[in-house]
Amino acid sequence: MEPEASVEKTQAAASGTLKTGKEMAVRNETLVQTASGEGGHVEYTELALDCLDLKAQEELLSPPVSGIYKMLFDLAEELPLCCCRMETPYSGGSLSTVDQTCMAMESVDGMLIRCQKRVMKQEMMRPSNTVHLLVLCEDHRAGMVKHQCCPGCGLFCRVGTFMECRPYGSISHRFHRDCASVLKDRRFCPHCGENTSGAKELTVLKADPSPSVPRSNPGVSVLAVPTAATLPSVPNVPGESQYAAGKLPKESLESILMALDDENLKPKKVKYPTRQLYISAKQGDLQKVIHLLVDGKDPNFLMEGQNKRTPLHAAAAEGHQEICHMLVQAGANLDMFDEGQRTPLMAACENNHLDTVKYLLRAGASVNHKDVMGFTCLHLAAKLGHLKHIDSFNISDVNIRDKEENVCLHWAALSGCDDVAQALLEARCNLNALNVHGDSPLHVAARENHLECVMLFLSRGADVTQRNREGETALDCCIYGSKVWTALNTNRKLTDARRGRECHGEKVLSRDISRGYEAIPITCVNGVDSEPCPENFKYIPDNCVTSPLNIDKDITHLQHCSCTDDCSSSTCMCGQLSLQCWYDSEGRLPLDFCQREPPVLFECNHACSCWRTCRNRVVQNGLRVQLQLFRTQTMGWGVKAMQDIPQGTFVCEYVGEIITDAEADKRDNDSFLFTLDNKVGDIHCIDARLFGNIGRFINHLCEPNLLAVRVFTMHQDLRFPRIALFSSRSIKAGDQIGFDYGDHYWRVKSKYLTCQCGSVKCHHSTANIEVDDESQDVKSQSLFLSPSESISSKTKL
Ligand SMILES: C[S@@+](CC[C@H](N)C(=O)[O-])C[C@H]1O[C@@H](n2cnc3c(N)ncnc32)[C@H](O)[C@@H]1O
Repeated sequence: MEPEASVEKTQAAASGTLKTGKEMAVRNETLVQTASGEGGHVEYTELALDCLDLKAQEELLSPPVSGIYKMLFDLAEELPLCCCRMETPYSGGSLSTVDQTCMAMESVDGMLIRCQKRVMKQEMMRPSNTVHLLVLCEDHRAGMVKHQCCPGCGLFCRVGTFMECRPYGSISHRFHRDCASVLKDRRFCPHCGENTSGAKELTVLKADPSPSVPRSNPGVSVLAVPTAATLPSVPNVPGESQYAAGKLPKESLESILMALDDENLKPKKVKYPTRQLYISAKQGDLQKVIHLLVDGKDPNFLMEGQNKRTPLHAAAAEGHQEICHMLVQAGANLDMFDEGQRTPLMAACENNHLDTVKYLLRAGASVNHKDVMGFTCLHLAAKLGHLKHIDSFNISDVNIRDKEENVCLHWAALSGCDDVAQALLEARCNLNALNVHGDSPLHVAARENHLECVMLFLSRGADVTQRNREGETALDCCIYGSKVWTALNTNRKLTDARRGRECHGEKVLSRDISRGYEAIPITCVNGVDSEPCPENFKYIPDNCVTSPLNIDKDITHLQHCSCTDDCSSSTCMCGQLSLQCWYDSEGRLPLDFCQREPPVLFECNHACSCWRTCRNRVVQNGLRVQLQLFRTQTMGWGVKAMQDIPQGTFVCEYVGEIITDAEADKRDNDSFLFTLDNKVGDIHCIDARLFGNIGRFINHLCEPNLLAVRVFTMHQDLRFPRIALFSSRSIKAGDQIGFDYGDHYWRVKSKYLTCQCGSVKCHHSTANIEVDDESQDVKSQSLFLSPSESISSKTKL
């Protein structure tokens, strides 16, 4: 009849009760069917009594065999018994979508509920011939095999009140009281024919969460029959079961053992390929997995066509923790990589199988492996919003980076899981971590319009002014006018106000370091240390000389324009001579101005016929933007904008003492030298060390916002251009201004200095310095090449 019944024969025989005889009859039916190969014709073969154990022999032989025993025997012969373990092939062609759902019905509190889970196998089952055949999901197939379906009505007995007959100890048969088989006024279990007097009424309040139990499939090839001793043992975790979150069902193991032990159920010997282990692990067929493992199949087999995943990957991905356990016990490597370098733990994590995740962790799976993308389990859980997984990881390195330098918080921000993000922050994940794009988690959350995450990050002090590689703040990344925008904008304003208040903590050291020489005063503040306002130089608004240089200032040598219309057209063409005006009506360079190789600018001069107010005069008009000299944390003094500055605006000039190259060679301090590499004669430099303007305080930035351009105004001696600094992109009030001192400068200086610009794109910090042979040569040749180098190489005359 069924494996457990056959296993139970010894007990039955020993007890010498009715079922012993019945079991014998059924067993012989099976044997005869198998031998003849004919399913329809049923023969019964009597077994010799001496095949029973002694107690059974005694009981059956001892008088009176007639009387009550005989009567029971007769009754039992007529009783219909269950066919819970039989399968009938589905004959209706391929299943329709509706038919692909489980047809099992549960009766819960008087209501009928259909299962509707997806079916895996098309074979049909039923508990008796009096009810309809059903296509069942794996769970209900298992329930059917375990006699949980009532043969009288065909409803499953898992919830509510029903009878349970346990004739053989651990095996129970369930049926409804009214569905018991009745024969000659006696009531019997419709599964086994046992008298119902031994059955108990049982009430189950909640659905039985019995896990998927593999069916006992008489068609399975059993190549070796393991015994209990050969089955993997369940290791104990101190104080807790190995399956703390989802217990390995003892009952299912028992039934597997019974099936495996049953000689008569051993099917034809079929040699399965090793890949069957992967397939069975994926399908959750525990019994077959055990068979295959016992048969010697390699648990670390790599499945071709499936990313070279192992059976453990497959079981973990489907959340079959019992199978995971069997595989691990059979020697499966917990940390095996598939082709994408993913481990079984990652597979379980990605598919949200918390119990399996917990099992694998307890079994010793490593939580810190990275896949090809640099993802760890933590990244996956954060990305998918699996908070409980994150708890279970007992987070070790919460700031671990993936290939794009994302920390888990970036992924939580992307998925918008604020609870995950909060857990990560509690575990000290870095809120201000920047990925390769310079994006902070706040940038990501803002871009994805995840308000809860944005609010969380802001409440934890995320820097709303942080710019990414595109120069965008989180505010620039979000949808204008959205709630996220409002939150960020409000925060930005509050931050500005707070910084304004904090500025009061700064000491104003000078209200104008130019002593009134500039049209706009330049304040000097220090909020960092006790350094006083720099006084070791003389502030001058224009270049000066300390020894004669014979600059050609002959007015007749000047190119000039002859127009009298204030040069209002963008290109001023006058008579034979022309001066191209690059400035727009706002006096700015156009957005398409070539920043790689900036052209030399010739402004109108006193030889032109135009008015002093003409448009082609910007640099000669001097400082027009509000700047401040301030003490930086790491670069000494620096200069910041005190107003927003649009791109292309003239910001200030690099002013100093014009000296010869030879003179520059003699000077000790090369920190303020700017080479006028003009290719038209002797090289000269601007040294702002002793005489200079605000330009001498401008630091190097690897993400510069200034561009140096050579400009001629009141003379056109090509050896002595003025160095004008224009904004190369828009600058916000409060931003430090800076230009690129150039690779050559850093090759020379890297021995003494590392860049402190603090940019994510910094090329010259300790980690990014590449000292090559060429730079060593350069160092030995020159020690005073300074900011000039980058400018001169970009602006060759
Ligand atoms: C033209 S000065 C700039 C003003 C200077 N910070 C000061 O305090 O006077 C150039 C000097 O500033 C420092 N400096 C400029 N930019 C820097 C950077 N990005 N990193 C480190 N130091 C820098 C170096 O000492 C360099 O020699």
